[in-house]
Amino acid sequence: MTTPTVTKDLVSIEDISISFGSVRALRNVSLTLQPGEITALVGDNGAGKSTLVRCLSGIHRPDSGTIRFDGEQTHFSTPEDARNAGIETVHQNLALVEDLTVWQNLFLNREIVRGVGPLAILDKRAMKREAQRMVSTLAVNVPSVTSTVRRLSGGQRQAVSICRAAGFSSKLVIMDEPTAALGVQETERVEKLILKLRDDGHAVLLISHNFAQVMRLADQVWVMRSGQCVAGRRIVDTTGEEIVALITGAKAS
Ligand SMILES: Nc1ncnc2c1ncn2[C@@H]1O[C@H](COP(=O)(O)OP(=O)(O)OP(=O)(O)O)[C@@H](O)[C@H]1O
Repeated sequence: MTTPTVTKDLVSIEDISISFGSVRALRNVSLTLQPGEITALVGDNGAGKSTLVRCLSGIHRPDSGTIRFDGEQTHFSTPEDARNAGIETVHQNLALVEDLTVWQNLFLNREIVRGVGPLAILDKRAMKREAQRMVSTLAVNVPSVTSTVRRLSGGQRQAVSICRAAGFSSKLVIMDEPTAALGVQETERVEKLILKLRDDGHAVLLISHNFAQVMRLADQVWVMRSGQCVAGRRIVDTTGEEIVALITGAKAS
């Protein structure tokens, strides 16, 4: 297996395996992710991509192997553990609440409260102000932080989800097919946002079946096949054709 040249690893997954009954979903998977880089994770349906992401985001605990995050060996027991460490996941269903506003969605389960005498009350003004700052920092194209999510387009919703994942001191943002449901222009906008996250120093893990997108955005790519990580490449050293051949097994790593 060819290993991409690495600088400093934010994530180092070593030899992890996990089975569900008789299905070996991951077999001795090792890979690394770097800050300030977009890493694509590709593979056919059932290759193990989602399972790997679930191990990284605290949903599954591997049967064996280790995950080091930001220099420390980690054992995330819950998604909250992973989140507290700085790992955010933008799921395909986006997990936004339609009837809440942009700022309310950005602060869902992370509300800012202030004390008034013995009471703790929601500090709406602080949350709106901070939401505005988050949206402006990433140049997210929404009409206003007080717009309800129901009124937003698919691309704007995706942008709000990415904005939420990028805030709150996250270091790694995992995205599962972020543009699968979007048209050409909205895809372009969301891709710009992903590049901005990278330029701001986040590590981005991008699951995508869109090879053109992988070639456009990613700095490195890891290829999964049948529960194994069969190859890693710097994007400048590979082609879309080679990646397809690695995915199907037409080319050995
Ligand atoms: N909770 C589970 N219980 C049983 N089997 C599972 C479970 N999760 C995943 N698997 C199996 O593990 C293997 C890897 O699945 P996984 O969803 O990780 O693949 P994937 O690469 O994400 O596929 P896709 O691109 O279709 O989402 C598959 O054989 C799948 O059926």
